[in-house]
Amino acid sequence: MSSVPAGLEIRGEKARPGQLPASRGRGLFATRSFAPGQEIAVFSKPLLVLPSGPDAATVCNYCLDPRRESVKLCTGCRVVAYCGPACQRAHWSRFHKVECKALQAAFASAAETAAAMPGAVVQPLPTPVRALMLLLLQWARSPDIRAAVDRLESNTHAFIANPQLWDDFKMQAAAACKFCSWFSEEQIKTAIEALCRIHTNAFDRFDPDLFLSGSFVDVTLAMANHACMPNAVVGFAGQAAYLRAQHPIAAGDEITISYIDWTKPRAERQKALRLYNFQCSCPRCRDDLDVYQAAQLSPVLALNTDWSSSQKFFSVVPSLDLLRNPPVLRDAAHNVTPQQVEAMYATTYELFRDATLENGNQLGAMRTLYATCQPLIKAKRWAVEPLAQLVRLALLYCIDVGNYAHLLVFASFNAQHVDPYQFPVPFASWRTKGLMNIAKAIPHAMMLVMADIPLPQAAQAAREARSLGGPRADPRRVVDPRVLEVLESMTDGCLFAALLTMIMHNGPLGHSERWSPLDNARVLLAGFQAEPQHEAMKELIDDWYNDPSDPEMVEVFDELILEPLNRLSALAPDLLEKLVKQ
Ligand SMILES: C[S@@+](CC[C@H](N)C(=O)[O-])C[C@H]1O[C@@H](n2cnc3c(N)ncnc32)[C@H](O)[C@@H]1O
Repeated sequence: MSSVPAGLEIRGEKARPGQLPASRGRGLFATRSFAPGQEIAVFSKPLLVLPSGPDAATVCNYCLDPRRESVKLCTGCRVVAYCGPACQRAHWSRFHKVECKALQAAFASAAETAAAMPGAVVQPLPTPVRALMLLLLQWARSPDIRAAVDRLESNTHAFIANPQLWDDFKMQAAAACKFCSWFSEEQIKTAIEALCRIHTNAFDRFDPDLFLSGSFVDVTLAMANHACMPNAVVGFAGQAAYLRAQHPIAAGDEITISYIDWTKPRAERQKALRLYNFQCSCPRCRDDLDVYQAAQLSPVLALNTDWSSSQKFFSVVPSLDLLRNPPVLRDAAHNVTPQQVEAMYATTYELFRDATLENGNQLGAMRTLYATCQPLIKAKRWAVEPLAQLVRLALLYCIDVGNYAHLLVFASFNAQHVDPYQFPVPFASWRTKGLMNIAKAIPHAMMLVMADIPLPQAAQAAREARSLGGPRADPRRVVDPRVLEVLESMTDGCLFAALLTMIMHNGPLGHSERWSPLDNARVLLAGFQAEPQHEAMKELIDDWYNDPSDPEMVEVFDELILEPLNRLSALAPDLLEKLVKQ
């Protein structure tokens, strides 16, 4: 279990149920200053860390690295998997020795239930049930753990007020108790309380590629309160969580994180926060600011051009004026009210939860979003949800159908017109991921452009061939001639190398070697640089990285990086319209 790391302290008193005026209870405070991007603390001995229920049998339960494809089930319980003996041993001594037998019993019971129903499959243990079992089984061995859990906020009174949720909790607690041999009424009551504590304090753990993958509870990190424009962010790698400053933090400042997706409209954020039993009164909620307005308040926008600090952060929107004063905010004719945005979000809400989206049903969802979001499209507020989701769906659609040239268009648009306003901090993981989408699309898109077609006729012939015969006859893969023109004219190697360089230097400090997008960037860049014909480009990008404010290098960046991205991005709205109307 973690102690309070250096540089942090917990202040305040635990809130009492029904306390008036409402109290936010304890909070996490900085005892020294932290610069944006700096790691504040690592939490490597959490109370709980586990993959989500369905992933327990397919992802290594110790390193939780989704890239490990070959995993083997524990021969004892046959419920949890490991990528190798080292992870299995480490997990055994850290967690699994207390849960293996109980999981075995849970698996046998699920198998029995499935066998009684023709065609049924064995259901994985739900994440909260396994989390609760792990907690109860650890208690039996350590009074310290029980005392630490008891100190956590439970919000029990608020959960009780929601009968449907409370019934779910009772069922989950009963299931966990059964496999932990906790049978008395008192024990079940204690288990429900513990479950409330898990729900109030657990983080949805995202894997390095930003997919949801399990739960994480640390008793110190759990003291961090929420804000919709937080000054810190939590990332995960393996068994650990990393707290990183997003804004400048001074000694004595409260450290805040966001419990929810802060890009949503206020009504949706407030709905998501109801589970935590408080009404957020942060400046963004108070004044109902959209993502563009919130970005204006961000103290880190300047990082995009300020390379004087010890760590340089790069952006594909380096113009501070564009960020501080985006043209969309000046367009009074197309003003969209927060109420309109909330109505659009509510109308399309189901789309985001629809699992079938991942199975190639993006086009239907995109058409709905396109129709619903017309006021936002007219106002060019692409970073406002749910419109931003449309851009990401277009991107996914292009991956699905293999149109990498159009993928490059949507990825560039997303990185320039969506991400920087949703995530003003240039080193935000989503921003890094967005740059990676462009970098990965480049070589695939360039394969569509023959290396030796200097003549306009040859280019024309190539275009025709692409839209007529062979595998490219699929209309979904036909490349718009305007996109081809940009691809044919750009220095793709420089763009590729510059993006990978940005990714590597914007990545989370402290655990970058464990963060797969950075790892991928490193491997791709090394491969590129190893080619003798790339020597000159390598030198140019190194020179730019070393002195990005040198006027000559600013020009290099403008011409070789920004210009092609700007030209590709400019085509996105039109391509999107064609896509949904096809
Ligand atoms: C993970 S705990 C954070 C630590 C908590 N303050 C404590 O004393 O244990 C989450 C709970 O803290 C409180 N909380 C967090 N952020 C808050 C905020 N911005 N305003 C009011 N209460 C907040 C809510 O009670 C919430 O359920």
